[in-house]
Amino acid sequence: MADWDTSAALGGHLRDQNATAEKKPKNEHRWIWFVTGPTACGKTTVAKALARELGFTFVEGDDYHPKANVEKMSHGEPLTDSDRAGWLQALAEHETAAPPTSSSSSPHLVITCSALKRHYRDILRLGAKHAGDLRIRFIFLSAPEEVLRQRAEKRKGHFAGAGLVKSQVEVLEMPDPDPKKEGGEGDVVVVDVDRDVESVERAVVERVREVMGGEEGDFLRLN
Ligand SMILES: Nc1ncnc2c1ncn2[C@@H]1O[C@H](COP(=O)(O)OP(=O)(O)O)[C@@H](O)[C@H]1O
Ligand SMILES: O=C(O)[C@H](O)[C@@H](O)[C@H](O)[C@H](O)COP(=O)(O)O
Repeated sequence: MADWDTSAALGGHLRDQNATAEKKPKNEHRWIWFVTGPTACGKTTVAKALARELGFTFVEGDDYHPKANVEKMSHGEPLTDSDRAGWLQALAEHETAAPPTSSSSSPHLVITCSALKRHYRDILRLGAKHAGDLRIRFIFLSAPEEVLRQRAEKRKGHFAGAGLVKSQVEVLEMPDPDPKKEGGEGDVVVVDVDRDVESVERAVVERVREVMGGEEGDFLRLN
């Protein structure tokens, strides 16, 4: 897939729709999808599947935590706002960074980030203001606390254990995706993940294609 040709990720019908627009310049805005939610909800699992399906670059947000944060979380100790500040900043910098020049990596990203509070999501939204034609969207993976605990307990070789679940759920400011409601966050897609992995992955890919198809359609009409 050509790096900047988002339509290639959207499936045949859009390409057909695009046939008359072939002589038009390619859609050059970048897409960044943040896959969010509390520990062990399935962010990494879903983000990898999404990146694979869309041909986007996968970024593991946990890799950007300083050692001190990882150390804290590995003892089940919750992070504070100030612990998270540098980490959120590091993830936000992906938005303004120059797209990769390598033809093997897409400039469009899928990034995992718990983004538990509205304020954190707002920090990530800021990139769109600074980076020109950039589309930032969120997927929030929703599951009951007990499901999170079970998944964290079963997971092997990860610094975050089940001890982190309670504090994450307590601090969570769950996004309401209805833009008509006060405080609604219309750029968030909420997906129920209390079901098998394949069904979650299918639902996420479908919802993302819907959003991108709609926006791409608008873009083509405008151009
Ligand atoms: N829908 C699902 N059903 C059952 N287990 C899941 C599901 N999604 C993820 N898992 C498992 O739960 C654990 C946590 O998933 P992970 O992707 O690491 O979550 P996160 O990145 O949000 O911490 C992993 O062991 C993963 O294989
Ligand atoms: O904001 C935080 O407190 C952390 O980012 C936390 O939310 C995140 O979930 C951990 O990094 C655990 O890693 P997993 O989410 O991959 O379990």
